Amino acid sequence: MLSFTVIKSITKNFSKEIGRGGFGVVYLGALRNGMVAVKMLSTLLDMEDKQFVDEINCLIRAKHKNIVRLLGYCADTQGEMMKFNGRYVLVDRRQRFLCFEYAHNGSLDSYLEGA
Ligand SMILES: Nc1ncnc2c1ncn2[C@@H]1O[C@H](COP(=O)(O)OP(=O)(O)OP(=O)(O)O)[C@@H](O)[C@H]1O
Repeated sequence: MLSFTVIKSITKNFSKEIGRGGFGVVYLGALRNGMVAVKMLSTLLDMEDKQFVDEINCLIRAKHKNIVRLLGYCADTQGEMMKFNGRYVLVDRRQRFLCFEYAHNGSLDSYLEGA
């Protein structure tokens, strides 16, 4: 499990977006030995903890040359003050990330479109 601080550091504070999908935004991350793709799952998903854990268990077991490897994940909850009905309230901000090996050959979409 990776900490939110590590996720922020490897993505240089989410400075380079590389794509968007149905589940969130994907950012470029840099490790000492290469690049990674960090998927920030949308907070609008309302995903249960169990669903997230099931997803990780499934991805961890998927070991195939045609499937990008899951390298790590992060589940982080931070307290944040927000204004609600004119008063500040403390809300939990849950953030979840999946960290994958970087696929250098681009998106399959572009190959299919070109076909
Ligand atoms: N491992 C990766 N390496 C390089 N680029 C990636 C990687 N994962 C995602 N991307 C980029 O981010 C984009 C969005 O990816 P994402 O997996 O979120 O969505 P998707 O493939 O459209 O499918 P879905 O949202 O349905 O899972 C991709 O089209 C690709 O450009």
